[in-house]
Amino acid sequence: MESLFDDSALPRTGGALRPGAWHLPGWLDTAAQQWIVRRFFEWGDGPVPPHRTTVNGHPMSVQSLCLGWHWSPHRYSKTADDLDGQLVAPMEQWLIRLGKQAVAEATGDLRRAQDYQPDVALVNYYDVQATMGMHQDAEERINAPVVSLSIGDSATFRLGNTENRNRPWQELRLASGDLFVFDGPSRFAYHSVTKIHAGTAPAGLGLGGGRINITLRQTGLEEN
Ligand SMILES: O=C(O)CCC(=O)C(=O)O
Ligand SMILES: [Fe+2]
Repeated sequence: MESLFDDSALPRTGGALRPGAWHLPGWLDTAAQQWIVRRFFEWGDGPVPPHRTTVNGHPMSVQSLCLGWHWSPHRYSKTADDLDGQLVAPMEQWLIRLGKQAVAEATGDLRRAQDYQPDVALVNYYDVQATMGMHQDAEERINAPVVSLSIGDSATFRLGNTENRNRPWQELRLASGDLFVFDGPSRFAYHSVTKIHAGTAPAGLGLGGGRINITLRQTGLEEN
């Protein structure tokens, strides 16, 4: 434990937490994590730089960038209309392959993995102060899986119910390399990140501090 009464004893489960919610600790090996950190810095030089999205008049504490579609609260668009108006960078093929592999390995449902065609990557960077409030990922038009990858410092992740922001919820640690998949009856579960644990990233990732989270989603939207 990092210190007495902290939450480092939270479960690092493995497998299904409940129907449709899958946690595979250490799914990405170190080389894959380093690769993603390098891509992350390249994306940062792209057309729409990392930004704090304003939600209900308040800037989020995470910095986000998108590939494929630009996310702003309650909608996806091809241009960053709430920022610089630039065309969003394209989705990358290796992320689509990785997403399919994630769905296959988490759910064991190869048909579901084959059909999965994520067309957006929402990339969030958490500094050690950042958090994300309870929300559903509900801007997508279809209930394809959401694949979540974590890299860097570990986070306390709260997985709630599908009805509202309140209890019941369960908490777990998402550490560097972990895969989390929301699917089936958990696809629209509320969730949040309540804490980033500074200094918990493995050495040599090239990130410095903080945490990257990438969610791959299939919007169900037409390109044009
Ligand atoms: O950082 C995480 O683990 C979750 C991120 C998230 O919920 C989101 O981007 O919608
Ligand atoms: Fe989310």
